[in-house]
Amino acid sequence: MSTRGMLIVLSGPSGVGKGTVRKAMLKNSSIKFDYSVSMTTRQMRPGEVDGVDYYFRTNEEFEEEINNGGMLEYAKYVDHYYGTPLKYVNQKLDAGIDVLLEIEVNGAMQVREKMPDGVFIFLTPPDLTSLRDRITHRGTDDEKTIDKRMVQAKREIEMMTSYDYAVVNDKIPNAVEKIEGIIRAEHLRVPRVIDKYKKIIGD
Ligand SMILES: Nc1nc2c(ncn2[C@@H]2O[C@H](COP(=O)(O)OP(=O)(O)O)[C@@H](O)[C@H]2O)c(=O)[nH]1
Ligand SMILES: Nc1ncnc2c1ncn2[C@@H]1O[C@H](COP(=O)(O)OP(=O)(O)O)[C@@H](O)[C@H]1O
Repeated sequence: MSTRGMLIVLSGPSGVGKGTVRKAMLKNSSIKFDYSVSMTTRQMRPGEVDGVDYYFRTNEEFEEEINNGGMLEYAKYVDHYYGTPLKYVNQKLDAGIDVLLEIEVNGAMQVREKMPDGVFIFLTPPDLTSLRDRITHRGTDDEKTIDKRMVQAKREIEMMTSYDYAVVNDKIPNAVEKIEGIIRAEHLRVPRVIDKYKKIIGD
């Protein structure tokens, strides 16, 4: 029997670089995990693909999923629903595969309640000016949306105290190295490895 996979929750304000860091980590073969594609009601951005970046759904479809008990967590963020489909996460964890969620803070706190042995990592910007610059340069949001995301960013950074780890995304390779270090160390925590030693020490 394989041990259950580890749930890794990555949060941080919009534009801090969560997606960029996650994609850089997926390219690095030394750390293996699957990414849980979220469901959202926000509009698809140019270049995004349904089922790859998000499952893009209507409000009605999203609410139906909630009512059917299909979401591990969900939250409203800047006027839209975002949530994690439960089935995928459970299937992967049961198969012994680590799963990474890239979700905002309210959703992360719901996951903390349901899966307290998850690893909760908060990615922070070096400062708010560089955060705004990153969102602006990404070119996916108009000024009004950027303003809303900046207000939300300050609230999110306040919530950092509810996380296990804080990682500054100054340079992408630095952030990747730190997160990989956290994942490696978390795999060695005694409660995660104890089953392997039961033969020696008994139950
Ligand atoms: N609670 C929750 N938040 C999510 C989920 N998926 C994405 N988010 C968060 O929703 C926020 C907005 O996401 P998005 O519109 O893609 O903007 P971006 O993060 O700036 O690219 C970000 O903080 C995401 O991390 C989810 O499944 N659940
Ligand atoms: N360490 C970094 N330094 C400078 N720019 C970055 C860094 N990390 C990400 N970016 C850029 O910031 C923008 C937002 O990154 P993204 O991964 O979309 O953020 P998030 O997923 O957190 O919203 C992108 O244009 C990305 O290329």
